Amino acid sequence: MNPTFDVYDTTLRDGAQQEGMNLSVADKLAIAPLLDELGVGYIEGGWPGAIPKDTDFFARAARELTLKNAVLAAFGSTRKAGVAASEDKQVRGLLDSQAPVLTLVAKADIRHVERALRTDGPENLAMIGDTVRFLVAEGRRVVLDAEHFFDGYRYDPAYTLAAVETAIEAGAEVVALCDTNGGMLPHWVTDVVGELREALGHTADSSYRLGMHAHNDSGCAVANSLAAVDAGCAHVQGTINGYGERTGNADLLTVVANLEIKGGRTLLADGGLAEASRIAHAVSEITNISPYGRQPYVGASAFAHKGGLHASAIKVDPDLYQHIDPRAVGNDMRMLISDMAGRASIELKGRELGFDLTGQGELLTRVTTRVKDAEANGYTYDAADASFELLLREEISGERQEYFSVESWRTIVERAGSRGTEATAEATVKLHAGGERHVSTGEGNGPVNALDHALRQALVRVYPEIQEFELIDFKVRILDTMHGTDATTRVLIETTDGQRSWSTVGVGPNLIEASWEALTDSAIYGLIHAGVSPR
Ligand SMILES: CC(=O)SCCNC(=O)CCNC(=O)[C@H](O)C(C)(C)COP(=O)(O)OP(=O)(O)OC[C@H]1O[C@@H](n2cnc3c(N)ncnc32)[C@H](O)[C@@H]1OP(=O)(O)O
Ligand SMILES: CC(=O)C(=O)O
Repeated sequence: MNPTFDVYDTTLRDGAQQEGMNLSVADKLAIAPLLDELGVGYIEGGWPGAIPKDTDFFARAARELTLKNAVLAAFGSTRKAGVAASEDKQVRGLLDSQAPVLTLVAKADIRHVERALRTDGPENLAMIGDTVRFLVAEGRRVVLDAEHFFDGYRYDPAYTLAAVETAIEAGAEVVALCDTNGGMLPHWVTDVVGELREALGHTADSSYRLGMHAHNDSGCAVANSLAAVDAGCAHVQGTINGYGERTGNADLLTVVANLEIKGGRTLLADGGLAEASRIAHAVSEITNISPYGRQPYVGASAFAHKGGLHASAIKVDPDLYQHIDPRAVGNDMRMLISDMAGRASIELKGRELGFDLTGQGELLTRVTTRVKDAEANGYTYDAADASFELLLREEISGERQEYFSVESWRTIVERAGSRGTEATAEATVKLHAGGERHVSTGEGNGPVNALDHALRQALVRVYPEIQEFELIDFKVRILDTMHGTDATTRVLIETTDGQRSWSTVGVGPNLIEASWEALTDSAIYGLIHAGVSPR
């Protein structure tokens, strides 16, 4: 952690203002240690006194959390107009939270003072000064979030400057300049922060820090945060995965990765940046919001290469097509196999899967051609790594590993009775494995589900490992809508053994045939990776 620069996380407060996000106290108590592990300096936990869950969070955090790197910050607002700070219920709620840092949102735009607060400029300045002074006198460290700072400054710089000066004179250690509506552009931020610093006489040695709190409505939250830091701010606020009200807040991991890797600063404690990908995904698990694959630095696709020309250069040096070494943020480079692959892509993918294909030009050409042909017929390997691995293994060894041979399968969908009763499905699979013929029947709520059950039952006596496999996702896409019900169907399924998951693809003239291919690929891939040989 850098003592002269604050990394301030507001995932649990402003992040929680995201549409659809609903964090329980337990969720917040689970996320806070991850943020601490990441090495941020501040964790803003919520608004105690206003939101009952947040009051509970601070009470439980005081008892249950031991933070190594971060301090907790409680968020609230300045006192109400016409009420003494010491008498303001909401301000007392902040003190009661026991948080060492209290962050006050204050109006900095005169239009908001007059129209939203419905008071006048001098009273709002008094609200800021009184509240900061009161809390500082109570022994708390105070951060002031100057709400609508940038819009306010562009409208009436003198008033906005007065709001910031009042907070500093009253003892705020940080004044965070908020782009509350998220509409700023980086060069506006640069200009405004520069002018403000000049007006305040602010230097790197000043007793207070200026900070940045950016929203992403113009798509510039990260860029605006970097511009603010470049212009002299030494405190940056943001959220994990860019969660937040409307289009979100500045993605703190992107901001910090840029400042550390490109800016040569060390901001997170304990080399936390190398844990960024893991922590971003762990937070997604808790928020129950699927990770965004194309998220800079930490997204699953952030270092995934599809173009064959990229792969051929990466084979020489990964830096030729990557802006950083993915390990710096705990991410990995991946090769994606598709009809855009060339031989270099196959060679690198092979290496990723543990096969050294160096110098095997003929094999690489064969696999490349097979992939391109299959993709032209509807297969998609960049979403089905496991099916690609089976194809590659088959080309390397010259044959497909025969865990079982299928004699036949069939499915029946039946609805007994009148409308409103549920249809049920039944499947029968006949196959040979372990030197015997197996016939089994499975039932399910649909034909694919029934087929999956029947296949497992047919195999389980010979391959008990299959009991651990579970189908966790199933996606169907009709590839040629011009043909209506004659169209080609592509099925992607994801299976897990509880430790890892893998994806397979099947293509066929109908849903059931495509699903059967994806299901059998999945079983074979799972058995290979369970270390089982064909019996
Ligand atoms: C930019 C941001 O993201 S700031 C954070 C936003 N987050 C939230 O609002 C989440 C938590 N909020 C809440 O639980 C509620 O909105 C509360 C408890 C804060 C307020 O609820 P209520 O007491 O019912 O008031 P209501 O929502 O009707 O109006 C807000 C009041 O706060 C006042 N207010 C708004 N900003 C400030 C401020 N910076 N300082 C002091 N008072 C303020 C308004 O003038 C209004 O006062 P009034 O009740 O005298 O008219
Ligand atoms: C304080 C805050 O969240 C904002 O101004 O956006």
